Amino acid sequence: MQDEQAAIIEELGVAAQFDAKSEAERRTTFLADYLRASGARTYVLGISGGIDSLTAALLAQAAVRRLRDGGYAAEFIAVRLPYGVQADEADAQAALATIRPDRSVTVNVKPAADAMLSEVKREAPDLFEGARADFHFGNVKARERMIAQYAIAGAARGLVIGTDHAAEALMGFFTKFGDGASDILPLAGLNKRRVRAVAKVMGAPDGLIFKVPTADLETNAPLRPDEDAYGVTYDQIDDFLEGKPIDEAARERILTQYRSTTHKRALPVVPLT
Ligand SMILES: Nc1ncnc2c1ncn2[C@@H]1O[C@H](COP(=O)(O)OP(=O)(O)OC[C@H]2O[C@@H]([n+]3cccc(C(=O)O)c3)[C@H](O)[C@@H]2O)[C@@H](O)[C@H]1O
Ligand SMILES: Nc1ncnc2c1ncn2[C@@H]1O[C@H](COP(=O)(O)OP(=O)(O)OP(=O)(O)O)[C@@H](O)[C@H]1O
Ligand SMILES: [Mg+2]
Repeated sequence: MQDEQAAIIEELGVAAQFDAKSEAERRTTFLADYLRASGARTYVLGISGGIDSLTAALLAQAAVRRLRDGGYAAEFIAVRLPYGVQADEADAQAALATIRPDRSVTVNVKPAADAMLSEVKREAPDLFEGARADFHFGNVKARERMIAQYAIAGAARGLVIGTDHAAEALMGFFTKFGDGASDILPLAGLNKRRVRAVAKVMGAPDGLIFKVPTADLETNAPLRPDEDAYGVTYDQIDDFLEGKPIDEAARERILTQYRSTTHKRALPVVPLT
């Protein structure tokens, strides 16, 4: 393995060994312990119909159940955050049926996202013309989801769970201060196939575990696979994170993407002292 690959694996906290059952247990305990230690009472998480949010939600629901059994009042709130009607709503409902959250809240982010875009556009229409406009608006949707989750967490003595994991962190594939904003990351250090393995031992159905991952942010390209945007496959990303050799073009693509998104994995830049 090359030095840079090894350094990235260490930075992103990807373990050499992995056992799904013990990881599920360790991460459930982590969520339970942190909620109690923080004095907060609620975990809040957006449920998209994808595997990352399903896995994090299964861990969170198990953690709050365990806390309640131990006499600590705790609750999990699952938040549906469609932009209008989403193409894979049935998957989101299947995820909710699997999670069986203590409470479920649906907030349509379309009115707020549309209103924000139209106000910004009125002042600076030239910035929102052309092919990239839909892409930039996708980030507005992700940030509206963040606002809704923090509104609920603030009112419910809650903490917002993020679903970032090593595969997405490697590629910087999240909206800064959108889905990248959270209080706690129970999937940190897992690559995508390890997220799926944790989901499996937590009882998720195969149809959701092996669903094609999608950020689903672009209005003009619903359910666009993440792999189309990456130009590499999750298998290649996962192999890279497990220290395995991958083909040279994929490796270059990953490293270029990793280097150009360094700022997304860091605190805001400050003057040198
Ligand atoms: N060098 C630098 N130092 C410090 N800050 C820098 C910077 N370069 C850009 N920035 C800032 O970062 C901003 C760009 O970052 P950001 O706003 O995140 O936008 P960006 O990285 O351009 O787009 C987000 C990407 O993440 C994907 N995504 C988003 C949300 C969810 C998911 C998913 O998988 O579910 C995927 C989305 O499809 C897209 O490819 C710039 O507008 C600028 O403010
Ligand atoms: N439509 C949505 N409703 C609720 N939450 C959402 C929605 N879209 C995105 N999110 C939140 O943003 C997170 C990031 O999305 P992302 O696509 O990376 O994960 P996912 O959909 O759970 O899994 P996958 O990557 O396999 O599609 C989600 O885990 C979820 O918490
Ligand atoms: Mg998704």
